[in-house]
Parts: sequence; C-alpha cells; structure tokens
Amino acid sequence: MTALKVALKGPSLLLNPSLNKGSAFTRKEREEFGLMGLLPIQSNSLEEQQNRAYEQYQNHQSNLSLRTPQNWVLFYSLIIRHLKEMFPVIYTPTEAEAIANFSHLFRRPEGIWLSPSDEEHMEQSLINVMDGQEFDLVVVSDGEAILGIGDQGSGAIGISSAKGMIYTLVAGVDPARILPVALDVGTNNKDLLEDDMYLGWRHERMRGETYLKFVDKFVSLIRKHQPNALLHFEDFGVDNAQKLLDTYRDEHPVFNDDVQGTGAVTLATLQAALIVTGGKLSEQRIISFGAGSAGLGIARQLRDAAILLDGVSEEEANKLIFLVDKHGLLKQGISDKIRDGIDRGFVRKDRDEKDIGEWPEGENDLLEVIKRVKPTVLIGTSTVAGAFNEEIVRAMAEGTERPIILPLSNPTSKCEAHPKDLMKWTNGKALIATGSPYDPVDMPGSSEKYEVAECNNALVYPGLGMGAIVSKADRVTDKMIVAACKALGDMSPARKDPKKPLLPDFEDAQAVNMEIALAVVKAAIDEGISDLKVPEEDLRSYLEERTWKAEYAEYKYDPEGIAF
Ligand SMILES: NC(=O)c1ccc[n+]([C@@H]2O[C@H](COP(=O)([O-])OP(=O)(O)OC[C@H]3O[C@@H](n4cnc5c(N)ncnc54)[C@H](O)[C@@H]3O)[C@@H](O)[C@H]2O)c1
Ligand SMILES: O=C(O)C[C@H](O)C(=O)O
Ligand SMILES: [Mn+2]
Repeated sequence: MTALKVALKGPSLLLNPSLNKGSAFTRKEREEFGLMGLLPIQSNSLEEQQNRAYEQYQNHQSNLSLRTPQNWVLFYSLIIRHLKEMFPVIYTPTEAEAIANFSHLFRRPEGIWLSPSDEEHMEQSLINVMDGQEFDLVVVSDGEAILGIGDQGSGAIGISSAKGMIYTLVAGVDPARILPVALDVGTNNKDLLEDDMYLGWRHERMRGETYLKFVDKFVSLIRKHQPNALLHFEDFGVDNAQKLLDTYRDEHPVFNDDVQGTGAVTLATLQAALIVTGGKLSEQRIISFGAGSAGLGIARQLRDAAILLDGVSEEEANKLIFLVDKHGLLKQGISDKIRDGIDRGFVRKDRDEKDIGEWPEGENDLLEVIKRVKPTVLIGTSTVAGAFNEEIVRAMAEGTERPIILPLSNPTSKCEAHPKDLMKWTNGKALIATGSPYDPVDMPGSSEKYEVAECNNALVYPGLGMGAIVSKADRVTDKMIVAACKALGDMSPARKDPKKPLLPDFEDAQAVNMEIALAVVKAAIDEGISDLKVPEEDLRSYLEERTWKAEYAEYKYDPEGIAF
C-alpha cells in the first residue's frame, strides 16, 4: 500500500477528523508527525479502538454523544460494524431529539451557517469553509420542516449533517467532500426564540421574494465555487420545497429528498406489495394522508409510474390518488382551502365517477373518505401521531382483502400508527412499512413475526446521489430516479416470499445502494447526460474504486501533501 502524503503535524493533525487516527497512530508516524507525548504510549488497531468506542457508547447516558466525531475512520467503521443498532441513533428517530436540542448540546461546529443578517459575508463564509477544496455533495436545509417536528431554525445543520453521514455510511461518499449547510433564515418556533441559549438568528422566518433571493444567492455561489457538486435539499417547508426544485433542476444537479427520495422509496415499496396482492398500480385506490412535500412527492411519483408502466392517461392516473389533508379530501368544494402549488389534477370533483358518487358538502374527513373510496393503499405523511386509529383501519380492512398501510411520518412519536396495532386491527392481513424503524410484530393467526420494512428515503437517496456524483451528470433526471426505484424494488424480499418485508433491511443498505448507484450511472449514460466513457462491464469496479472506505492509510509527511 502506498503511503498517503499528509502535510499536517502535531495538534492540528489530531484535531482534523478526516486525518486523525488518535491512538492508532503508529510509533513511526508519531515520530514523523510531531505526535510524541501527545498520545498515551500504547498504539491501537482500528478494531481495538472500535471496542473502546463501543464500550463508551454503551455506557454513556445519552447516545447523542456519537455526533460530531473527532476521527472519521473510527466513527464510520464503528457504525458499519453495528449498522442496524446505531443507524437509528445517528439518524431517524434519535436525530430529531438532537436537532430539537441543538443549542443546548452544541459543542463544536460542523458545516456552515448562512444567515441574511450576514448576507454580505455569504461568499467569504463559503470560501472560509471550503478552504480551496472541491466538494462532491452539498446538503442544505433551511430548517422549516425538520422531519415531523417542524421549524428548528439553525438546528437545521443537524439534518444536513445526518443526511451527509448516511451518504458516507451507505454509499461511500467521502466525508471530506460533503458540505452540510444550514440556511439560518430565522425561525417561527417560539420556544427557540424565547430560549436564552438559542444559537440562531433571532428573527421571524424570512418569506417571499427576499427569501427566494437569499436562496438564489446561495445556489449561485455553489454553482460558482462547486460547479460539479450535487445539491441536496432537505426539510424545506412545503411552500418552498417543490418551488426550489422546479427553479433549479434544469440548471444544476439538484435533488429534493422529501419530494423525490420519498416518492422513490414509496413507489418501490408499493410495487413490492403489489406483487404480494397481485394487482397493478393502475388498479389501486390510494389515499395519501398529508399533502405536504412528501405526500405530494409520493402522489406525483405514483401517478408518473402508472402512466409509464401501465400506460394509463394522466387524467386516469391522477384519479388513482385521493389526497387528504387538514381540511379533509382535496376536492373542488373546498377549493379556497387548497394550497397553491398542489397539482389541480389531484383535486377531486364534487361528484366523482364510478361508485364513489357525490361527496357530501364541506370537509370530508379521512374516515368518510375511506368508507367511500375503499382504498387498497393508505399512506401517511401527515405528522399526526395515531391518525390511523382502530376505526379507520378496521374500516379500510372491510373494503379490501390485503390493506397496504404505510405510516411514514417521522420520528416515531409522529407515526400515524404502530405496526402491531395495524396487524391486530386487520387480523394479520396488512402489508406494512413505516418511516422509522420498528421491531418485528406479532401476526395474528401465525406463530411467525412480521418484519416491518422501513420505508425511509435513506434506503434510496445515498445510492441515487452517489450515482449522480460518479456519473458527473449535470442534472438529476426523472429517469435516474426511476432507475433507482426499480433497482430498489427488484431487491425486495417480499417478491420472493410474501411473508417477508416489503423492502430490504437497513443491515443490507450498503449492498443495496451499490446496485442503486450502478443503475443510476447507467441511466445517466443512456440518457446522454453523463460523459463517462467507461464500458458497461467496468462500471461496477469504477464505482467501487470511488467508494470511500472507513480504513486507515499509512501516512508519510510531505509539506505538499493533504491538509484537510
Ligand atoms: N419515511 C420517509 O422517508 C419520509 C420522507 C419525508 C417525510 N417524511 C415524514 O412525513 C411527514 C411530513 O413531512 P413533509 O416534509 O411532507 O412535511 P410538510 O409540512 O410538507 O407536510 C405535512 C402535511 O400534513 C398536513 N397535515 C397537518 N396536520 C394534518 C391533519 N390533522 N390531517 C391531515 N393532514 C395534516 C399539512 O397540512 C401538510 O400538508 C413528516 O413526519 C416527515 O418526517 C417521511
Ligand atoms: O429524515 C428522515 O428520516 C426521512 C425524511 O427525510 C423525513 O423528513 O422524515
Ligand atoms: Mn426529510
């Protein structure tokens, strides 16, 4: 193995998470890099370090201490060794707690905060953090709709950073080439504004033209300084998520995870469930409860898939989906309550065709819609805990043999239903996937347990993003997303055995995302938006070579070597 040329020495080397090896520096390296005396005398292997870190993790009162690592190789290799156990700690659901308490838990900075109060310094701030480096990925959030816990102001950095970590863990994106960004545009969260320790800009959340101009300045600067970086948008508010995606998707590789990632993972889940129930997508009646970024992203993805895969018209495809939000079914009779930006094609007529007939005047709630529509699929992205209650679920089970129920709201405290209840109320008939992880549940009438698939965009976006990065595609297109979705759907365990979960386990997330990345690279090449000149049979090894691995390299001091 050739040694890595490193330019940092002494304490600065120990403080650099990308290059720091801590107690794993060898005696030779300690002498060469001015580290003698700065570390206890024993030199550890990576495995010995992992054992210590795991002991600390188990003994620590709060698992949140795992965040902001000081040594990336140790951090990521430890999580990979305990992936299933630790994934929910650095990601959903525990991250929600860390983000909500950001100003109290803050110890050391990560990523970058950009605020309108310092707008004239925006470019210089980016230059400060970029430090002449090239980045593959910029993950940005403005903190308005973090998971289902709402406006978290400058704590947004926590979601950008966690999403970035998942890219590294699951798809091997180099952590030194990921930039987490928080756009601190104020907050309307009263608790934060009244908290003396709040670290963000104490100002009401910026809206309208001034907000859009601010975001535009940020995107322009990314395009100027990091023209090849994939720009991942996370947890923006519903009024901005789709708008920003539409504004930038034809000029830069941008991706909105809540809209597109959720759409992709849900379509893959549904396709697997339909193999079990034996139906076509275009034959379903789908209720999407919560017509926000995720609910609309899902609705659009399902509609487009029905057109593409089953050959139905757009009008017919729109009719497969019933959107239910705060004011009930989105239908013409409540037009004044329907948000701008919702595709009019999804708004139902007051008198629907077929057997649904006339809707009663006013607002029609979920139960009423379920009784009339007799849905085969019920999806929740409403943030309303327990919304899929016994009455609702039993009503659904009366209308269909195998109800497909996907309560996707995160974190666990916002989930529309607990899978064990769904199983009980449907007498073991439900096919279930949730947004946050759950333990296997009892299946009435069977001695076996049902493994609940985790339908979380983290199962697809890392591979999708890695595919976009490696292909150097200058856009993230619908075809790339469909390719990611198909690759994931093809790996569903339920395809082979209907009792198995609808999606692969997160334990296998790395292998799964390698296939997704490969499918995305191929799709980008086929579409002509990637100039990659690698023969198809070599693409896998090409991708593997570009995958960052949590392993130590041997170092050699060189003043011209790397310093970040
Ligand atoms: N599993 C996943 O991969 C995944 C992905 C994205 C979002 N989510 C989850 O979905 C939820 C929504 O996220 P989002 O980004 O779409 O947020 P959002 O704010 O854009 O949308 C939430 C929607 O729910 C609606 N709503 C609120 N109260 C309601 C009620 N009582 N009845 C019906 N609808 C109601 C809101 O009006 C809004 O349209 C969050 O909990 C988030 O964690 C999960
Ligand atoms: O962050 C997650 O766990 C998924 C999703 O992006 C969400 O907003 O809930
Ligand atoms: Mn999200």
